[in-house]
Parts: sequence; structure tokens; C-alpha cells
Amino acid sequence: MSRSIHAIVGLGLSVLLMVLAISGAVLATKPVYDQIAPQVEIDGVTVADMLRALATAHPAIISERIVRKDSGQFQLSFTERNRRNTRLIDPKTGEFLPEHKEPAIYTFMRDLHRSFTFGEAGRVLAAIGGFGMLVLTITGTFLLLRRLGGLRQIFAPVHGRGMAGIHALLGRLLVLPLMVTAATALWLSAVSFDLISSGADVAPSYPESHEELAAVAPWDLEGLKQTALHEVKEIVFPIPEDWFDVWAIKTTSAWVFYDQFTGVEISRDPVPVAGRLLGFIMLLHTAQGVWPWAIVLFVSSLAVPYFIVSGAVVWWQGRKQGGKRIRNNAALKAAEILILVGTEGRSTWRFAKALHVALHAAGKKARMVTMNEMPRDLCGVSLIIAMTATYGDGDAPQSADKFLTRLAKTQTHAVSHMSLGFGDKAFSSYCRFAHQANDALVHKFGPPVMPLCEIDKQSEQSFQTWCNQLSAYLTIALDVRYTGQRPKTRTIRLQSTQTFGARLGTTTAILRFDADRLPDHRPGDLVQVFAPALTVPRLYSLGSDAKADGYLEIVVRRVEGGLCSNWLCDLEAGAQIDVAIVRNARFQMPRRKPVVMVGAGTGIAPFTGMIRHNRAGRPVDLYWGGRHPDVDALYVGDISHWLESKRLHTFGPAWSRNHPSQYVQDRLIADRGQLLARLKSGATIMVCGGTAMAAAIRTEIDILAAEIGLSADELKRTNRYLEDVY
Ligand SMILES: Cc1cc2nc3c(=O)[nH]c(=O)nc-3n(C[C@H](O)[C@H](O)[C@H](O)COP(=O)(O)O)c2cc1C
Repeated sequence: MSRSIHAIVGLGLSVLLMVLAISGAVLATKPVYDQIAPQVEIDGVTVADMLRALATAHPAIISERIVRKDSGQFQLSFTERNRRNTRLIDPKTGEFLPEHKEPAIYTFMRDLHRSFTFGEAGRVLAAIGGFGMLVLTITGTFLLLRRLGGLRQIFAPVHGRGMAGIHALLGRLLVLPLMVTAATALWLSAVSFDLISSGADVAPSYPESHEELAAVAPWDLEGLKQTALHEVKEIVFPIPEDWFDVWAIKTTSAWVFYDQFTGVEISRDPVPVAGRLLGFIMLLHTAQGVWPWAIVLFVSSLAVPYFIVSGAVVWWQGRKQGGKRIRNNAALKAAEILILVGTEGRSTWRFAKALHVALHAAGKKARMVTMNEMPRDLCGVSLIIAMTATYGDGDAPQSADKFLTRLAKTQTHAVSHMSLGFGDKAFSSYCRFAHQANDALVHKFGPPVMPLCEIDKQSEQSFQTWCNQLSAYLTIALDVRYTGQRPKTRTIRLQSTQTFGARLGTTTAILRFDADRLPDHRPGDLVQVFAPALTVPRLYSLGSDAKADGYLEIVVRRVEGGLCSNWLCDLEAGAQIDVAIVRNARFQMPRRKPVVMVGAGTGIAPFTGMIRHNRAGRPVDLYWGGRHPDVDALYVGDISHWLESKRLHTFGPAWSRNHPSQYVQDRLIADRGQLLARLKSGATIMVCGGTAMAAAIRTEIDILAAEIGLSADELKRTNRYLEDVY
């Protein structure tokens, strides 16, 4: 709902908002421009001081009124030789100051901003724009909170790439000033249409001077001597020779009236609340006199055109990939297989589309719809395949948020089902919605025909494996060709290969590459390797920093029958390969200290780079599991060097084929004391390696953390438990 309103309002009012934002950005420079004008120093100066200086500098004029402008300058209205005039004055010397003329662009932009230069009718348009902006900021906040996983996650990293990612990131930064701008714009519009009082309609009630004495110089009047100039907004002089008239001084909160002969305060008339409120609303909307806020408004206004363009692009892309454009999509009445898709970023849709094409080619009548389009009547469907991503903190993606209620209304039917979850292991609620959807299907239709399969980080490899299982289940040959958008690749050259572990059968190799132009990466990022014989790239964790190291390094275990690992391990020095970098923002060296790194086998890779660049000597412990110290001595020389140079504090190796046999989790248990101390001092745990090891580590850390009232889940939620698991 929020998304539809956000899109409709954003697209529908795009031109209006664009004009308001650009003119608003120009006007937001005005308070900064005013700062350039000569500023007057008024600390310690009273009204009496200013009036004395004025009378000395211009004895012949008849002063009527002094107004303090938004820019802080004092403007005098006076009569001189029967001609009325206004001039800026220096409050200390009373001298006239040169007119600081506002550039014409501000006048034009103000007119454009307030009424699109259409006068009264244009004001309605401006009000509609303000209302639209308010709706956008409110719906945008809902969408953002949903994306982040709730209010508690408001400071968590914003996920997502490209335009959509920047849209969300900027949205989080600027939603508040934009909301304030929109709400205050609406208020000002309401005032201009007389729907809200401006406070100006209530005139101050002027009293009369009590005495009729000889004229007294105003600077000798007690009340004026005691009124500091910085409190003053306006001074109205008594009309000469009108004995009843008074001195009227408007401060931020009241009109104060002084007897013109005695200087005694006669009365005080508070400025109406509506007037004071309007002043505050004006200040929030225009930032007059508060230049830091003007800068915030300027940046927010400038971001609006980006929001509109990126929003339109994301909406268009979504439409292009939307459900209506499926070729050979079987009608519900004819379908035997129903593919239900839960997606937000659309990649799940592409996976489903590839499956749909293959099913069609294999002669199956398949219908593909979003999960929210779950039909009430399944007609002739005999198999449901639910493919869904997870968002927020374990929530349904946008196109599946009504699935559970819709499923409840679906007529019971003899139907088989299976689910495929798309998620990211970096989230504590990995594939949670896929599990919820699967449970609901089980509740409705009984056990699934294939166990729920989880796909981490859109792994094409895992998807292919699942497709093979589906192919076997359906007893048909399925040729699923998923074409994940192939990223831009770079060619890199093998510099050296160091091989370990040959004596124990399986080998592990450290491969170092160079290139004329290395792709930018940091330790913890992932590299996609495009092997010639493979349609899908393989992912490896990076142990190098392109800029600091000048090379790209990965650790590869030769897997029996593994096409990519064997191909990589057999490469000759100088061989060239194509790669692309996948940023892994959730698995970077944390800023918080200390850090406990835990890994096994090739899982050492990202840690090597992080430790190598730990020049500040932050406390880092590395627990790592290998088979035997004689054969799996990966990075042995580097590790002693890091220990000496204090880049690494503790190295805790665990050898599974040594005596005593130990796994890395056993090593953690042995170092319980130190680990607890680390956790107490706010350590971040980083785990890299296979799923089984990661699960074992998580159990141990959970037990350990419980001793200080924490849990692995809680650590994960607060970004103190980071995993890179494969
Ligand atoms: C903002 C955001 C939140 C996410 N939250 C989760 C989550 O809680 N659990 C999970 O397993 N994956 C999570 N993911 C990962 C996505 O489910 C995963 O990338 C999926 O493949 C995206 O599919 P889609 O492109 O079809 O939407 C999240 C991704 C993003 C961008």
C-alpha cells in the first residue's frame, strides 16, 4: 500500500515537486548569502544607545519606525524635508549603510516557489506540492523502516545497490528535513488561504502616556536604557508632539509600551501565539537567519530531483520485470504447476522465469504469479512451487506480504508443494519468510514433496542443484538456463600458486593474481570467477586489498570433480582469467575493537588481508582449523610476522588430524576465558568457512554469550557477529 501511494504521488507530482525543489534549493542559499552582507555587532547595545547615535548622526530627520530584518539588519523609516524614506542604519553609529540589494534571482525564485508565477491559482499548486511531499516522506519512512527491519534497525546499514540503494540511503538521511519542509509549507499555505491565523489580525492595544511633561531625549528614558537591542524586532517612535503617544517596542514575545516622558513601562501585550508560531514555522521553512539549517534544506531540496528520477527508474524496471510479461504463462484453468514468486529486488522473479521457460519447454503447463496473487481456487493445479526472498528482519517481500492471508482463504485441494527460499546468510533471519510460507503450505496441504531448499546470495550453483532435484522428482529433463545478469568482468593474470596438503590427499592453494588494472576490492569482498567450461561463476572470498596490496589473492580447495577449483588449481603462472567483484559490506574488518576471527580451511582467506592491514595493532585473535600442522601450514610465515608486529594478538590453530584431534570449536572452548573477556569488552566475532563449521561455532558462541546475558542472535542483530559462510 505504502509503496503504491509513494509511486503514484511521486510520479504524478514529479514536475510540480521538481520545480518546488529546485526553486527551494536556490532560496535556501539566501540565508547563507545574507551572511555575506556586512553584519552588525549589537552585543551590549541598548535601544537608548541606538536612538542617541541616530539623533547625533541625523539630527534633522523625523524617525518613525525601526524594523530588524530577517538578515539581522536594522531598517529605519523616516521623514526628511517632508519626504518619506527608508535606509539601513548602523545601530552603533546611527550612520546610514549602503543598501544590500537582493539579487533578482531570489525574487523570481520566491515567486516561482510560492505560486509558480501564476498568482493566487499557483498558490493552490504549491499547496498540492507541499501535501504531496508530506505524503512521500511519510510513506517513504514506512518503506524505509520496512527495508531496514523496523525502528530498532534505524542505524543499521541500508542494503541494496544502484539507484534503489542510493534512494534508500539518501532517504534515511534527508527524510526528516524534507518532512519538516513539507509540513511547514502546508502550514504557510493554510495561512495564506486564511485557514489558519497568522496572528497579524490581532492589533496590539496601544495605551497612552500618563504625563504631559517637557520633551525628554529618548536615550534618557529608563525603559529604553534597559532594553537590549538583540531582543528587539521593531521600534515604533511616538508621533512628535502627540502627548498621548508612547514608545512601542516589539520583542520576540510581546509589544512593550513605554511612557514617552518618564520611560516607565506602561503595559505589555504578548504577541499572539499564532504569530509566534508562524515566526517559528517561517524559520523552519526558510531558515532565515540560521544558515546551518539553510545548508540542510539546500542539500535536501537538491536531493529531491534525484529521488524523483531514481524512483521513476526503479518503478519502470519493476514494471518491465513484472508479472504480466510472462510468455506462455498458462491460464489458471489449464495450469498443472503453479509457481508462486515472492520478490522485492526481482532477482527471484528471474530465477522463477528461467524455471518457467524450462518447464514449458519440457511440455509442462506452468503458471507463474506473485505470491500475493495466490488464487482462491486452484482449479487443476497439482504442484505448487513457492519461490520467495526474505526482507527486513525476516519479513515477506512486497509481492508476498498478503500471501499468508490469501492462502488461508484458498480452497483446500489435493495438491503437492515445495518451497525454495532466497536469502542471505549474513542476516540472522536467514530465509525466514520462505520457512513461514512453507509451514503455511504444510498446514494447508500436508508435507512438501521436496524439503525446503535455501539459496544463499542468489547462488546460481545452488539453484542448478535444486533444479536437478526437481527434474528427478518430475521425471522430466529440465534445461534451466538462468541468466543472472553477467556483471562487467576484468581480466587478471596468475602470478603464483602455493599448494598445501598434498600428503593428505586434498590440496589447498593460495592463488595470487595481478593485472594491468586490478578490480577494486577489499579483504572480505567476494570474487566471481568465470571459468570457461561453466555457465555460472564461482564465488571465492578475497584476502587482499587492491589498493594497498596491488594483487588479488584467494584460497582455493581442490574439490573432487569440482570444475572451477580444479581448473584454478591447474592454471599455469601467467594464465589469464575473467573475474568480477561482489562487494560484501557485511563482512569487512569492523571499526569496533577487538575482533575475534574464526575460520577453517579456505575460510582463512579474508582474515589474512584484514590482519595484514591491521597497522593500528587493534586486538585481533584468529582461531583457525586445519588438518595437520606439517601439511596445512597456510600463511605460517605471515602469521609469525603478524604476531611479532602485533597485528595479530592470538593465533589459536586447531588440527583435526593431529594428536589430540581438535576442531576449531574445541579450540574456542579451550580459550573460553579469553573469549568471554573479549565479548565483555565489546568484541565482534567474524566467522568464515563451511556451513557445518559455522553452525558449530554459533552454538558454542551462543552458550558462551549466555554467560554474560547475550546470545548469538543478539550479537548478530547488533552487527557483532558476522558470517561469511559457503
Ligand atoms: C533490505 C534487505 C533486507 C534483507 N533481509 C533479509 C533477511 O532478513 N533474511 C534473509 O535471508 N535475506 C535477506 N535479504 C536478502 C534477500 O532476501 C536476497 O538478496 C534475495 O535473493 C533477494 O531477492 P529479490 O531480488 O527477488 O528480492 C535482504 C536483502 C535486502 C536488500
